[in-house]
This record gives sequence, structure tokens and C-alpha cells, in this order.
Amino acid sequence: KRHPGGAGPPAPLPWDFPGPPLLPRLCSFRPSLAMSSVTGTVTIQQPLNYRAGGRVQPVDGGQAEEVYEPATGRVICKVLCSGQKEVDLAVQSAKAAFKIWSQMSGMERSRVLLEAARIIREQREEIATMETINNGKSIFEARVDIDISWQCLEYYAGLAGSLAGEHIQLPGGSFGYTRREPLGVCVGIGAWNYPFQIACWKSAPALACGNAMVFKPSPFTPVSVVRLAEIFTEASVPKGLFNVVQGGAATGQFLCHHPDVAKISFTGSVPTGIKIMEMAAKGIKPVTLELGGKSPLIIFSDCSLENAVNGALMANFLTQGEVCCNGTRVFVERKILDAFTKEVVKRTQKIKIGDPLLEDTRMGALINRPHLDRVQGFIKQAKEQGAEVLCGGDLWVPDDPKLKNGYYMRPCVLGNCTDDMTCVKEEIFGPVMSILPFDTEEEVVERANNTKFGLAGGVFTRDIQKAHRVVAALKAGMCFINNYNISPVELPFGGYKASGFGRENGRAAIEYYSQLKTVCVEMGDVESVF
Ligand SMILES: NC(=O)c1ccc[n+]([C@@H]2O[C@H](COP(=O)([O-])OP(=O)(O)OC[C@H]3O[C@@H](n4cnc5c(N)ncnc54)[C@H](O)[C@@H]3O)[C@@H](O)[C@H]2O)c1
Ligand SMILES: C[N+](C)(C)CCCC=O
Repeated sequence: KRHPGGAGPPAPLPWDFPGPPLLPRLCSFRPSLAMSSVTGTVTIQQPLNYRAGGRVQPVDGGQAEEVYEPATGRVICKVLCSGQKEVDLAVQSAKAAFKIWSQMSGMERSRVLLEAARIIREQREEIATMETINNGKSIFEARVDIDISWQCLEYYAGLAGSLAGEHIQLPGGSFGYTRREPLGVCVGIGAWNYPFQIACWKSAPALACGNAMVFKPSPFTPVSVVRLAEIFTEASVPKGLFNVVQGGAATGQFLCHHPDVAKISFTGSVPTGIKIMEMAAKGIKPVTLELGGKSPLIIFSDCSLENAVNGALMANFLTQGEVCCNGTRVFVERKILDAFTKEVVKRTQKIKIGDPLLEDTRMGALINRPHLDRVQGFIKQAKEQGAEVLCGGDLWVPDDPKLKNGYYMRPCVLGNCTDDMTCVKEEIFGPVMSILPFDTEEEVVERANNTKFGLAGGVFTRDIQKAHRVVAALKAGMCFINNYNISPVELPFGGYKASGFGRENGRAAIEYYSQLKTVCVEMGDVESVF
């Protein structure tokens, strides 16, 4: 059944949900979790898998993992890891919904995605609060993550109606055309640092192109993505279009090996990315890999020092430093090394650490105890290798007794660093900035590129020719000039080298969630050579 695109009122949608309302619902207030939530009080009891339009317990697997509130160290729920049967049910559910969704016009899909974006906007505070409780980042930042999430849905809703192929003239009136078609059931596997946002960065382009999705969040942060699944249902996607299976590596492997999965989009570490690619290779499935980084931030002496210091803090301390594209190797032209370092240290010491649900907190808790220990281990090793701790790096001890088992540390600036130190070579994924002096442009570009990673890079200078020359020479997928770590959803994001391939956001992501069919049309007779 065909549905009219833009003209006239929309035809009824072909499933048992009412179509998305054309105007915002007037009476859509939900009792808000945000209004009643205080750190150390929330417990989640609802099932965390989502299949065929509702929350479900997995039919198999069932190994229970404790999920923590990083701010307090409390267990907020147990997540049941999905087994092979549950994964198969989720994939079959997505497959059934794909049949309906892929037949709809881009404009029809656009309306549904816009409605999902609207609901996210409406429930921003509730979702941000949940994200803060489960991830440990400040509520201030979680709100920004949720804003980027609904913007992503709006952006791809905007593109959905204009996805099109080409018409190519051939001799004698014959012609060809191309169709941009969806892939089928796509799998999304996410990391724990931006749980809701990662799910939106994957599902928005996937759904806009007409695909269905099964998403597996990190077992450390299983909570908010189930809310996204509910929102898609409320926005009237066909039941089963977006499913959530919970679990760790074993569940992820069932997903990657599933014969009915057409594509895998992965965000996580390089070692896991390698395994994902190996599994995808066995099934000839395309992959998007959004992996780790150790990105350079280059500060030239002709920069605005104030902006460069602000940029360096943005490049290192968002989400407790647990950000893939962080500019953790801060190269500073020797002429301004002292002035820059003094100001960065002063500003870092002022970062307000604490209860992440408080309005003035700017740094919350790291994801869990083992990760905090790992970050501390990098700092210890840095000292042993000759780096100087200019500030922070120690555990932060809260006055508030309810936070005493949380995973806090003070943001750290390391001086006296050299390129061969482990803290300069490896991704720490915590609030640790390494400062490295340099003398010439040529030298710094070479040192900046001397890494296995290639996710991001940045440059601060007032010389526009130098800025463009340097970013052109950087071997990194996402480069910033005179800013860092901002996320306009219109811009493609993704890595070079070991940081992965494929792109999220921007028009570019459409390439990774669709395939091109070419149709060759003969208008004359067949001239056979036989
Ligand atoms: N480039 C990006 O956009 C981006 C964004 C966020 C995080 N990251 C990277 O993610 C890493 C931190 O996240 P993490 O610790 O969750 O990474 P991780 O690789 O440990 O886990 C990522 C996801 O993969 C799953 N997984 C683990 N083993 C698997 C397997 N064998 N098969 C299938 N799935 C498997 C995990 O359960 C989780 O959902 C950092 O390296 C960071 O840089 C990258
Ligand atoms: C939104 N940021 C800050 C650009 C982070 C993107 C995801 C990387 O971890």
C-alpha cells in the first residue's frame, strides 16, 4: 500500500498504532523521574530488554550483572544478559518491522522521527537524570547529550524525505537510475560514556534510511536506551523496529554472528573493534567502527590564550575525561608554555567535583571502581616515567557521606611529558591531560601524527593559513580549529587509522546505512552478439 508523501493529510499508517500527531500533544506530561530523583535513591525494577514494542525479560541467558550508580557505588539494578534465543527473537522482531518500515516513503518516516525527537525534548530532564545516575556525568553535561540526541533525530528526519538516487542518460534513449535502499536489520553496539547519545547517533540515520535496529548498550549503562526504545514506540514506529538486548561480549557475539543481521555499527575500544570486524568478515557484513583515540591538540603562541585554555579543558575534562575524541596530548609552543600551563592548572583546580545531580557540579564520578583504578595506574606510571603531576590525579574525598563509595578523582594535568611515555601513547579514558612543549610547526605535525590512533585533533592559532595547513596535515577524522569537542550533528564524525572507519552524523552517515542499486533500462531492441 502506498502512502502519499508531502501532499494532503497523511494516509493512515499500516500498523495498529495511531499515526504520530501532527501537533505536539497538549496533555503529554509524564510523572517525571527527574522531579523526585536524588543521588543515592533510584532503583530500577522494570525489565531492560525491549522487543516487539515492549519491555521484556530475556527468554534465555539470564546471567545477572550488577549495575552501579557511579556517584555512590550503589547497585541500581541487575541486568540480565541475553542468550542466543533472545537475540534471535529481537532480530526476528526487527525483521518483521523492517518489512513495513522499509516500504514507507521518506516523508512518512520523517514524521515519525520528528515525533520521537519531540518526545525526547519534552522528556529531556527525565532522560538526562537517568543518564547521570547510571553514568556518573554531571546533569549539566547530560542535558547537552540529550539535546544532541534529539537534534540528531531531527537532522535525519530532515534528510529522510530527500534520500534519492540518480538518473543517468544512456545512448538511444535508454537510461539508468540508482535507488538508495536500506540494508535490513542493523545492529548497534554501544560504549558506556554516552549511552543515550550513541544509541541516537546510530538509530537516527539507520531508521531514516528505512532500516530496523537491534541495539546492545554497554552492560554498565543499560538503562536510558530502553527509554529511547519506548519513545520510538510512542512516536509510532512499527512494533519491533528498534529493539534492545542487554548483555556483554557473549550477547554481542550472538548479534554479530546472526545470519539475518545486515550491518554492525560499533562504538567501543580498539581491541573489541578488531573482534567485531573479524566476526563481520565471516558474514560479509559492512561495519562502522567508532573506536578509541589519543588525539593531539596543538596550541600555537599566536592563539587567544583564553580560548586555548578553555579549549584544552573542553578537550580533556568532559564526562570525567571518558571521551573518545579527547585532545589529551596538548602540544604547546614553548614560547607560551609557562603562561598556558599556569592558567590551565589554575582553571583545572577550580573544576567543581561532586554529586553529579547538583546544578553547579562540573565533574562527577568515573564509571566504576576498576576503571578508576586503571586511570590511577596510568598516573602512577606517568610519575615513574618522569612526568610531573601539576595538579590533581588523586582521589577526591567527598564530605557528603552518601557519596563516599563513589568513583571520584581530581582532574589531572601532567607536565614534563615526553612522546615516549605511556600516558602520552595510550588512551587513558579519564581526566588526565599531558602537556608537551614544541618549537616548530613541522615538528609538531610530525609528533601529532606519530600515533596508531586518528580519531580527532585540534589547533589554536589566529593565523588562518597555518590553521588550515595544520589540520590538512593531521591524520585524523575530526579536526577542530579554535574550539574542541563541540558536536554539531550536521558534521560527520569518525576516525582514521586504528580509530576506525565509517562516519556517524552528517550526510555521510547515510552512505553507511544504505546500499545503492543500479537499474539499467533498455528502450530499444537487444543487439545480441550471438
Ligand atoms: N569513536 C567513538 O565514537 C567512540 C565513542 C565512545 C567511546 N569510544 C571508545 O570506547 C571505549 C570505551 O568503551 P567501552 O569500555 O565500553 O568499550 P568496549 O570495547 O569494552 O565495549 C564496547 C561495547 O562492546 C561490547 N563488547 C565487548 N566485547 C564484545 C565482543 N567480543 N563482541 C561484541 N560486543 C562486545 C561491550 O559489551 C560494549 O557494549 C574507549 O576506547 C573509547 O575511546 C569511541
Ligand atoms: C559529544 N562528544 C563530546 C563529541 C563526544 C562524542 C563521543 C565520544 O566519546
